[in-house]
Amino acid sequence: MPGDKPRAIEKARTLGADAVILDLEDAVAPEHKAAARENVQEALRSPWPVPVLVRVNGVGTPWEHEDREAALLAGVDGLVLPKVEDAQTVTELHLRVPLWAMIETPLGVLAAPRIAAAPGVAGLIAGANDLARALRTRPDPERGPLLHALSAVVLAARAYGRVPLDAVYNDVRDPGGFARECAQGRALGFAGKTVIHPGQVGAANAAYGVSEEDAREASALLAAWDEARAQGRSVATFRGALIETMHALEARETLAAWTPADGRGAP
Ligand SMILES: CC(C)(COP(=O)(O)OP(=O)(O)OC[C@H]1O[C@@H](n2cnc3c(N)ncnc32)[C@H](O)[C@@H]1OP(=O)(O)O)[C@@H](O)C(=O)NCCC(=O)NCCSC(=O)C[C@H](O)C(=O)O
Ligand SMILES: [Mg+2]
Repeated sequence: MPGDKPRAIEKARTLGADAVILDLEDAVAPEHKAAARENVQEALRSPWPVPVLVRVNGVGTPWEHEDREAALLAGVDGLVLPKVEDAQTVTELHLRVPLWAMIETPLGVLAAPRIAAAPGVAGLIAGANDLARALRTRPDPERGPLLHALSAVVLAARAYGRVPLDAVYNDVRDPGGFARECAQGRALGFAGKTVIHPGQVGAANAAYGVSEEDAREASALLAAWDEARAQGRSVATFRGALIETMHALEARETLAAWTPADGRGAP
């Protein structure tokens, strides 16, 4: 949320997001940058239930040094750096907190593998608004013109064990479109969605979390797999489709990530 909206910042403590990003960049007008920086420092002084990151202004802007210094001094959990276009920018910062690099320019997409490989990078965040502008794409609810770039972000992050986060969805009054985009992002391989409004948090959590149904399917697959292994087979079928070791591993990961609502074990 914008650093110059103290009410939204306070609200963010209770919304159920996995992490919070306080923005000093594009959501804050130039004349409010200094006040926003102070708000953010103030907000970081009190404890938060989730990690708090600050999106600082980018390298080469008039605010970059003060933003980074203020956030680091205040004990931020990580920095989000916008419009990252090369790995050198990241390594030269010598940060002592994890860095989340926004990939939102054509050069950023082309350099995504090197950026992801840079030490200290925790994840890559797709920035669809800046990308769409830079690529001169036309609006498309299916994000067709952006798919190549979005997949490049996922590929680079996954290749280096970083977390790929999907871009924001601008229409905060369109829950159906938001849910479809979450499902698409998950199918593309993103690990989560960046959100801009309280109304988007629940749907993002539902889309990226493990449902009771997912957990039940994973348990059933593992039962079929264990039976096949007990018979000395290393391939089996589950509901008519081939399963191998990687499917069993995936099912175990699903169960490990599942939080049963009632505290019971696997279904
Ligand atoms: C998008 C908004 C401008 C909409 O604002 P508004 O119309 O005021 O929303 P509501 O009236 O529905 O607000 C309802 C209540 O919720 C609180 N609220 C609103 N947004 C947030 C938020 N992000 N976090 C916490 N709380 C929020 C309001 O205060 C209302 O509460 P109450 O006063 O009790 O009634 C607005 O949602 C907004 O500013 N969102 C964040 C925008 C932002 O952060 N932008 C930067 C990230 S976008 C990005 O990264 C793009 C990327 O770089 C790219 O290139 O793609
Ligand atoms: Mg942007």
